[in-house]
Amino acid sequence: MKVQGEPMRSIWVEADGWTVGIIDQTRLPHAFVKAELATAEEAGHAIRTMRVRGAPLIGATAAYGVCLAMREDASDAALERALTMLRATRPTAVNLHWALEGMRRVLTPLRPPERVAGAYRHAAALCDEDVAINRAIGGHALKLFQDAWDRKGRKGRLNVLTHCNAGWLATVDWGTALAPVYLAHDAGMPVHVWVDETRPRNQGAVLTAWELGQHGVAHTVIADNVGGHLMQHGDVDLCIVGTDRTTAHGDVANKIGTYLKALAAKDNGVSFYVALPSPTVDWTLQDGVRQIPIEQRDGTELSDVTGLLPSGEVATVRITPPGSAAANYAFDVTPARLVTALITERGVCPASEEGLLSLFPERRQAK
Ligand SMILES: CSC[C@H]1O[C@H](OP(=O)(O)O)[C@H](O)[C@@H]1O
Repeated sequence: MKVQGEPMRSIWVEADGWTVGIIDQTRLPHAFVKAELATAEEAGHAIRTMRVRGAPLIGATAAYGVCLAMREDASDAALERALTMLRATRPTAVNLHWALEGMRRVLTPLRPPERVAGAYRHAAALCDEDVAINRAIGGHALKLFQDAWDRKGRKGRLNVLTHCNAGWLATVDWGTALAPVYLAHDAGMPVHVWVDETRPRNQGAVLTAWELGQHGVAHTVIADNVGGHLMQHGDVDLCIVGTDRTTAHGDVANKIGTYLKALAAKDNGVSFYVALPSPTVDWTLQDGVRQIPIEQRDGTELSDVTGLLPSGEVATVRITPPGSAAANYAFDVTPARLVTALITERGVCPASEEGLLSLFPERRQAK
C-alpha cells in the first residue's frame, strides 16, 4: 500500500541484500518509523514486542528471522535453535508455525553453504504469496460488499464494522479484512468503516484508523462496546474481521472481543465475515474453543495507556489502581455457528469442515 504516496510493503529486504526492514508498529500513529532487523533474535524480539504483528506478518518476519540465523550459522543445530526460538515468540497465530515449518522443509535438504540463499528465496516467495492471497481475498469479499450495497439500493454509505487490525500492516500487503475496503473505495463505493478501538493495545484506533486515513477511506473510531448498539439501530451493513487461526471446522481465533461482536451480529441479523488466508487454517484442529492456544500478555498492556501529550511527546500513563491485577487475554474463539462465511483466496465458503474442503479438496484425509 502507499504511505505518503510511496508504495511499500510492511516487510522488505534492504539494499544490502540481507538486512530486513520493517515498520515499527509500536510507534504508530504518532510516528512512522522504519527499523532494521540484523539477527534472528532481533526478529524474535520484534514479534514478541509487537513491533510487527498480525498473523501473516508474524509468519513472514519469522521466515526472515531464519534467513538471518542462517547467515550467522547454517548448521542443522543452528537451524533448530532458530526455529525453536522463533516458534516460542507468540502462540496463537498459526502462520508462525506454518512459515517456520516451510523454512525447515526447504532448508533441511540443502547443504549448509546453500542455505542462506535458499532461505531468502523461500522467505521472499512466502511474502509474494501472501500479497497474492490477500488480493484474491479482497476480490472475493468485494462481491459481498457489492451485494450488500445493492441490497441498500445503493443509498447513503456502506457501513462496515471491523475489529482490531487486519489491514496491510497485519500482512505483507493489502491486508485480509481490509483488502475489500480498499478495493471498494478505489472502485468508488462510498464505504465507511466503524473501527473498533480494540482494547487493550488499540490496534483498531491506532493502526486501522491510520491505514484507512492514509488511503482516504471514511472511518469512525468507536469504543469496543458500541458495535452492538450500532447493529441494533441498523447502522452496520456487515462485519468483516481477520483471524489468527481457524480450525478445519471453521472456528475462528481472532483478537479478543471478536466473539462478542459476532454474538451481537447474530442477534441483529448482520452478516459476520472472516477473511481467511489458507495458511491461517489449522487443519489439525476441530474444536477451536478447546484446542486453540490463547496468548496471555503482560497486564501492563491493560493497566497502562500510551498516547500523545499536548506537548507532542509520547507518554505512557497508568489507568488502574496500583493494587489491581489485570488479566490480558489477547484472543478469543468465535464458534463457526456465528460466522456467516469464510472468505479465502479460493472463494467464499460456509464456516464448516465441508465448506473448507469444498475449496481445498486436497485436504480431504483418506477416511
Ligand atoms: C490478518 S491477521 C490480523 C489479526 O492479528 C491481530 O492480532 P495481533 O495484533 O495481536 O497480532 C488480530 O487478531 C487481527 O485480526
